[in-house]
Amino acid sequence: MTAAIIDGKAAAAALREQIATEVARLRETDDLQPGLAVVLVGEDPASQVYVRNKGRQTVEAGMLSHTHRLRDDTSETELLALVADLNADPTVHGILVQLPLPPQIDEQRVICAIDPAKDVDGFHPLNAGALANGDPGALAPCTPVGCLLLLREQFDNDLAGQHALVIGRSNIVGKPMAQLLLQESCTVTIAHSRTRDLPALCRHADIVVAAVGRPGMVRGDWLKPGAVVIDVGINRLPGEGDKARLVGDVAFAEAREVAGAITPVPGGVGPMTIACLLRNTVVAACRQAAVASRLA
Ligand SMILES: Nc1nc(=O)c2c([nH]1)NC[C@@H]1CN(c3ccc(C(=O)N[C@@H](CCC(=O)O)C(=O)O)cc3)C=[N+]21
Ligand SMILES: [Mg+2]
Repeated sequence: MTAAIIDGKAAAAALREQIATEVARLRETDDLQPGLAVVLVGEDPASQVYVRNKGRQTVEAGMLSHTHRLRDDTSETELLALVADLNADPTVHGILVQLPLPPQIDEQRVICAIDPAKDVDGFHPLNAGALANGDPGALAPCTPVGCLLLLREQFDNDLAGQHALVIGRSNIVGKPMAQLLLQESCTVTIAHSRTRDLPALCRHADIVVAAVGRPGMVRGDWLKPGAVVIDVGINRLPGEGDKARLVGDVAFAEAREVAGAITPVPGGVGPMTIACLLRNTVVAACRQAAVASRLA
């Protein structure tokens, strides 16, 4: 069997189209223009690309984009002061502080300083707790929501009873992914670096979400035939000349011989992450303005 390739780029473009339509309506009928502030500390080249893409797509969707680039040696106090300004700015409905942050800054402290109503990353403990409680008002992290939207499409919106294996237990992807799948009535297993016999666990899974950051770790012979594989990994390997090559956490060529469907890297989960960020921003803006959203 050769797997269907899940086209995240196309799904993201379709979602952004819906978002742009909703933004146009909000601007017209409610005089509300959702605004997203992105904060980048330092010069990491990979982060710069994401920040640029986010900024461009925000504007293309008709939203306001504020980008703040801070020096690599920015102090935690300075960053917290900027977050406080953004919390107080009524034109800013969503705040994203790009992670990782330099070592002099305590990430958790910064995340906790963001107004939970503007926390479009869904990383604030209040939003993480709301998600764990099954509260539909939770702002949920963008990467796992993007994965879930792709999965729903594969399963015609019915994931109930599927055995889902989430590989990785980060607060950013693994844990919220597991919460979302549980909400859909999947039977969820979370695996991590200390899990025993991961290949055997994987062979039982109808759905595999790989989010470990280890290039090609999930092998073709770990998969149950027909499984749906979502590859969250974005690993930069040296490619031809000085160009980096992006690879996922799944050994793609092997996996596509066994899986039923699989996301490519690039062009899978990544574009959906950004589209979901825009969506969270629109939802957050509507709540802040006490206006009904057709997206939420
Ligand atoms: N506070 C915070 N929130 C994040 O959501 C966040 C973050 N920090 N730090 C970095 C990671 C990474 N991330 C990506 C988003 C989109 C692509 C994406 O669009 N990737 C394209 C390829 C882009 C390329 O060519 O580099 C793709 O997979 O097709 C990748 C990575 C969001 N992150
Ligand atoms: Mg992990």
